[in-house]
Amino acid sequence: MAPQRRGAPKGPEGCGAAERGRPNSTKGVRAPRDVRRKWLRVAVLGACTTLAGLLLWGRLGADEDGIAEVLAGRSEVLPGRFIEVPCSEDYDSQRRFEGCTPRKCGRGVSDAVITRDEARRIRSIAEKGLSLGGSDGGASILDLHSGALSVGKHFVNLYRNVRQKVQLAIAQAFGISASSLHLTKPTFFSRINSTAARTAHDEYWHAHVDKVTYGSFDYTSLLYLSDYQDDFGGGRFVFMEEGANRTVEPRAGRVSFFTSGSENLHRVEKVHWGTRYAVTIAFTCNPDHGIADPALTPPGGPSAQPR
Ligand SMILES: O=C(O)CCC(=O)C(=O)O
Ligand SMILES: [Fe+2]
Repeated sequence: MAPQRRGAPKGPEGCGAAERGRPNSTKGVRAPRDVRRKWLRVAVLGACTTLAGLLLWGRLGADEDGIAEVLAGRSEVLPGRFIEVPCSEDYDSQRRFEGCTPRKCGRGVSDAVITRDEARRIRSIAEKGLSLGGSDGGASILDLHSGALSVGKHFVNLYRNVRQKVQLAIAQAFGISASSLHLTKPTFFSRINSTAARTAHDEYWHAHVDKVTYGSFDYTSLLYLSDYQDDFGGGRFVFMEEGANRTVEPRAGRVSFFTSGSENLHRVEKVHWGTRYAVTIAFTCNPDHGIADPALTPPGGPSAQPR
């Protein structure tokens, strides 16, 4: 027989209150009442476990600040999602290029611009390039500017097709002409893991505005090359807004793009495990800040244009 309990039951803290303060049973009815108590305990414990589970589940959906709405989930395959937000005043203090400098601001995510195969190919370039070096801390970059690579008498471009498709997607979403956009620097691969930061360059998680950080950016795009929760944990992208942050969960081939002003303040959550690859490709409206593909002019010969 189960020992008679004298004091308050030893259920989980805060969840045993329902059982407290009940008078002790008499000998004759002890057995059925004990059974009832046992079932009550099981029910209360079950309810507490469910509640704790729900709280934990809610927490995992939240970002490190505790409040987040998922703009693009890892298991969704998005044909395109766009949210317009009012433009900040950041564009007023710079030279305006009509038909390009943002008048419509916002952010978009699409899984239909770049295929997972293309992402795999770009990722292998990133892996090869970054294997030649790498930071002692958790964040490494490889900046390839235009992406041109000499092959024989010509150039090939490591990611021109990808860049052109992203450029088109941005132009369509913001209602501007693709030809008004110029690739700008830095355009770089990033590799992030959970190694502790060694220098300020490893501290990728700070909230920032790309226009402030990089100067020439008008439109930022990110092409993700690995999968959140399969390849790495943590590392979600967070648009920071008063009251409700919005997260983008990386997925290989997913393109996230947004106007680069302070209407799109953002940060990346710390990566807790695994390795996260991405490439940042940005565009400017100012041709003076654009990166042209290199053109080689051999002495006396016609120019060797990139293929
Ligand atoms: O990798 C990301 O998701 C974001 C990177 C970023 O914010 C940046 O390159 O400015
Ligand atoms: Fe950024």
